[in-house]
Amino acid sequence: MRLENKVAIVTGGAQGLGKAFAEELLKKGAKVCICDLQAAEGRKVVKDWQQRFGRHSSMFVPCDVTDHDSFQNVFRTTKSRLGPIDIVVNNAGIGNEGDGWQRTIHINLIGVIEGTRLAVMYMSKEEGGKGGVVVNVASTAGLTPVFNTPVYAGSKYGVVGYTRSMAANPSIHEVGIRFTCLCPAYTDTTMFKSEKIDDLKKVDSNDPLVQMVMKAGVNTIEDVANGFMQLVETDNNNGGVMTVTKYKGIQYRHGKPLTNKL
Ligand SMILES: NC(=O)C1=CN([C@@H]2O[C@H](COP(=O)(O)OP(=O)(O)OC[C@H]3O[C@@H](n4cnc5c(N)ncnc54)[C@H](O)[C@@H]3O)[C@@H](O)[C@H]2O)C=CC1
Ligand SMILES: CC/C=C\C[C@H](O)/C=C/C=C\C=C\C=C\C(=O)[C@@H](O)C/C=C\CCC(=O)O
Repeated sequence: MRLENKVAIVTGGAQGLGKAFAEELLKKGAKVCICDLQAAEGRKVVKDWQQRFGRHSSMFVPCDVTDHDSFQNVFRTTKSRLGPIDIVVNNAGIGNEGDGWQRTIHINLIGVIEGTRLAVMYMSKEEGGKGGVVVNVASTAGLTPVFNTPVYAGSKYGVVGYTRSMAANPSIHEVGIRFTCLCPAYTDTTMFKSEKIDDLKKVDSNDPLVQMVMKAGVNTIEDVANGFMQLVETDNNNGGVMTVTKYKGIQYRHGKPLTNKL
């Protein structure tokens, strides 16, 4: 997919991976709407992009992906201000396992399903759209068991299964949308830092969590953004599940993607 003048929505785009994905799309000439719970941060980021990439390059819409009306408003506003939508990146996510663990499922899984359904509504050729690509951000925790975050891992296994099932639609050529899944291992963002692995390492380097993180390695944001751009720009990867790990780099899992070029 050529990205010049394409229109993208990135959820959870005020910081971390979502911000980096949006910025890579802008560098290639796409127009981007980021949405996020963090309105002040989101507006600040977009102000900077408008200075660097042009006044009409980007926009921010406040949104909670668990709130249908607020999420639908993002699609409606993006279409009216930037044009028909080509790319949807369902990236917003949290890692909470404690009280309120249900919110992890709401944001990480139901929010992704909601965003994918809205993408189909706005982008499907069957609905008068132009087709395009959906990138659902899961994690390697959606492919391998993670003992300390079972709810998070469950939500991410759900994202992988849901995305692959959407991609397996026998009428995918009529829909014209590629459904893809990005599965990074640990990545150096606020979410990962909140795990305080370095502190734990100082206390007990044999701690099973420390061991798991050391085995998986820690990606830079740039490592993951490189994988993301490959996933978006490659046309024949419907159903593709891409892992990005520090030691093995960018790889497709689950064998070959499900469908050739749409
Ligand atoms: N950092 C890591 O180690 C990894 C992260 N991931 C996934 O990547 C995605 C992005 O994570 P990071 O950038 O690391 O996290 P982050 O915490 O830096 O950024 C997440 C963003 O999502 C926003 N957000 C959270 N709940 C929201 C909601 N209900 N509605 C709208 N926006 C909401 C936050 O305000 C924040 O701006 C997540 O889905 C995460 O699970 C996957 C693998 C590894
Ligand atoms: C909870 C907040 C912290 C971080 C978020 C992040 O998404 C969590 C990741 C959790 C576990 C990551 C484990 C990573 C494991 C590896 O990278 C490799 O050992 C295995 C990689 C892929 C396994 C799937 C496969 O075999 O194809």
